[in-house]
Amino acid sequence: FKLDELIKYVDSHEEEYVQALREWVAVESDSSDVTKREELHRMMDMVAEKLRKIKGTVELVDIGSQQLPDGSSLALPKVVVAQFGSDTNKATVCVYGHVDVQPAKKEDGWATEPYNLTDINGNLYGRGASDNKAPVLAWIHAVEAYKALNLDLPVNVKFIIEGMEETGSNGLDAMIESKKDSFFSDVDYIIISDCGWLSKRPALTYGTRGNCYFFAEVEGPKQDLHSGVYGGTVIEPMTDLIGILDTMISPSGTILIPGIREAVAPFSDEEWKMYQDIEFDVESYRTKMGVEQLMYSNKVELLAHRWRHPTVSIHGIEGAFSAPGSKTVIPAKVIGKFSIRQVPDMDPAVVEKQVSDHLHAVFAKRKSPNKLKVTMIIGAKPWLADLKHPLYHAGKAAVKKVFDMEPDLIREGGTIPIARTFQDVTGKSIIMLPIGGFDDGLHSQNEKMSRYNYIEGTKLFIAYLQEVSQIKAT
Ligand SMILES: C[C@H](N)C(=O)N[C@@H](Cc1c[nH]cn1)C(=O)O
Ligand SMILES: [Zn+2]
Ligand SMILES: [Zn+2]
Repeated sequence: FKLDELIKYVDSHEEEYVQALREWVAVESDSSDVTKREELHRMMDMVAEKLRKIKGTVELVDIGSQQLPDGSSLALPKVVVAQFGSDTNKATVCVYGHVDVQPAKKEDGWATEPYNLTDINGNLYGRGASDNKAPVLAWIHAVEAYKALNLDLPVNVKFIIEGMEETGSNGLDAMIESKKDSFFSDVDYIIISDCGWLSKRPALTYGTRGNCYFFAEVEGPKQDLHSGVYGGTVIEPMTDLIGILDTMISPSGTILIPGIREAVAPFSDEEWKMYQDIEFDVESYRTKMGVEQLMYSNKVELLAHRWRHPTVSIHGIEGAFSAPGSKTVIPAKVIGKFSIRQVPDMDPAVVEKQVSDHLHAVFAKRKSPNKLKVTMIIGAKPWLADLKHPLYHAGKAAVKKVFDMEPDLIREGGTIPIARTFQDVTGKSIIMLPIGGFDDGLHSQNEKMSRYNYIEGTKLFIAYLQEVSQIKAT
């Protein structure tokens, strides 16, 4: 195995890799904005093209369309599936990633144009740079390096790259189900690199939280009203909405929706010990967040609430006045958007009922004439792996080879909606092998991927393919 040669190849192609990322980041592949759908289609074509260029067998799979709130339908971005090698004497890994991104506008507070990759001191700023375009490219470049040097891939490599992850991976569950006995029949392991390290130390991730995303709509008068002329005579939808949203979580972070906390898996002594052993500086985390005080100042508690406790976040209110200036309006209809990150042993179907029952009960107490409608639009399950699985031993060995250190063993507070489906439907084991930095600013202003993580991450993937090939078949 010629790791040194491969590493040299990666180092000498750094600028090409950065240019490839620049081209991908330039595509506004925002899956949540229906007006950007053409961009998303173009993005999927670019992924397919990139894989074809290195002689993969590539297919763009049509996964149908999505229903929009106004009743119309919109084509979903095709899913790119690809294959490199079909040697039955080798193991087969399937790399999953996504190339859709969260919304971003310069006026949100970005220091640079979000879709123009900008290098500042070795950090590559751009929407989707870390989540998840650079990691997907790093995987493709890892395969490309073997091929360019005429080295046999140690394992067969398949890819599944999608374009709807940020909105809950619409249409992907059905595709995986339909390909269970074809595309997945020879897959041994699934690898996902869609998260980040905890600190400057590389990490292996063994769990993700799920996410239940809700719309709570309160509808009142037939149109918006002048708050001076009509204020004080109508019961305002916004007051109702804020009143009910405020009953979900206490100021100190305790979830008040009956049944939610009771469902959470107990925190074992072994887990406590693992968290305690992780090197993590709460104070620098606090400073990085730019807050005066965190919910928890104790390391174990903080990590536990980041990874293995549920939380409620309120994201926005559609229909509310939010522009600069001071409009004196009573909005007629408002939609509160919030989500509950859930953990083992919570179940999205149960959470949906608990949330709906709770909000309707507190709304009923208000005796409001307005109408409340609660809808769960995403119900993504949490995922947890067995750290004793050989995939993780292989991960440790690869990190050792490339970084000469032991990785942190961590969980991810965010959600990879498809992870549980992969596990449940295909029955295959998954490893999450992140290369994102701890401070990449995913979903936030000034998202970035450092050159260091991008390039060393590519080397990690190269080494990991070799380590996986050493796993003895059971
Ligand atoms: C962790 C991953 N990179 C990510 O950002 N996932 C999203 C997926 C999601 C969940 N609900 C809606 N989208 C996330 O965790 O927010
Ligand atoms: Zn992601
Ligand atoms: Zn994301």
